[in-house]
Amino acid sequence: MIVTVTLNPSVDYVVRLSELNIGSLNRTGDATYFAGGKGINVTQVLHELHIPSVATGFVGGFSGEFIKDSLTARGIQTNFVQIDEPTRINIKLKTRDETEVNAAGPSISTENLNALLQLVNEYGEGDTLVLAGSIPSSLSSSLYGDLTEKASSSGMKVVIDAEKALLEPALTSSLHFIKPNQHELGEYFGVEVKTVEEAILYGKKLLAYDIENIMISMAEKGAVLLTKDAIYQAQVPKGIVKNSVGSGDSSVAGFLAGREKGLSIEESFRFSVATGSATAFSEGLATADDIERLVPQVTIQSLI
Ligand SMILES: Nc1ncnc2c1ncn2[C@@H]1O[C@H](COP(=O)(O)OP(=O)(O)O)[C@@H](O)[C@H]1O
Ligand SMILES: O=P(O)(O)OC[C@H]1O[C@](O)(COP(=O)(O)O)[C@@H](O)[C@@H]1O
Repeated sequence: MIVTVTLNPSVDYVVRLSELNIGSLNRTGDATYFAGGKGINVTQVLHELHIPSVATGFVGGFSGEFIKDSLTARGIQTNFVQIDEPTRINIKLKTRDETEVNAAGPSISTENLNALLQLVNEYGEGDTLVLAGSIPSSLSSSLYGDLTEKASSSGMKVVIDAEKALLEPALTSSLHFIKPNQHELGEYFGVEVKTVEEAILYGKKLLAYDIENIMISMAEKGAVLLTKDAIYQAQVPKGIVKNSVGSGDSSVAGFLAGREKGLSIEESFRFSVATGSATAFSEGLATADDIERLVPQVTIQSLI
């Protein structure tokens, strides 16, 4: 079972407007709500691909109800800890550019946290734990480190998709997969990563830790996958980007789905890139048909 943990889920409010005038009244075109948050998106895409997954984390209030309802209506397995404050709403403004305003999120009590830890403790050998997204400020920023240590000592594979401050405490344990984008990789080393060559250079430095698969996504510039034995570079398919929110999460789901389906590392990487792009080219998250259509359009080059 793939267990995704979203400590800070969100309702993503995607608003389209021709231009944003700061300090004036703006009226929107289309506006849509999506159940979001990184782990929740991973579970949604895995469900679309018929890979068993359960979404856990904290949800509360009317926005939490929206998330639970929209997942359960589609038959997606959830096991959330109910909290008192409402789940956050993240604003995604689509003008010519994509501007995101991600809220800090609700406060989480010690009781809530213990309930979540207990729930995660029910999994072990053969299961995969996905820790993805921000951690609400009322919880320790070293929480992914603690969860990773416990999970990997109980035989679980651990996947992390989070910024440097949250990933770093987990680097003392072994990790199955991480997927920083080029900006997050740069942030890790206090540099700007602009080219594939730079992504490889800094990706190799992360291989010094016990990480099996490191994928660096670079949006339209492609992606790189590094393991102890191989480096692959992918070119993304061409298409019109409709809404790239969730495309990174879809890449994570795509890689895990590839491995669950028994694909090689290289083919799982191809599937991952196709899944990320299928989401970028859709209003919501990728569909299985769109992913399959894009797989042959992803070119992979082996660099060693
Ligand atoms: N403009 C684009 N064209 C094609 N694919 C894209 C585009 N933007 C994102 N993607 C797909 O989504 C994946 C993740 O996007 P990226 O922006 O790098 O990650 P994140 O969403 O985590 O910041 C990419 O590897 C690619 O497959
Ligand atoms: O927890 P964070 O870092 O604030 O990110 C949450 C946001 O990221 C998303 O999961 C999308 O992430 P990606 O675009 O990186 O795939 C949104 O659904 C959500 O609003």
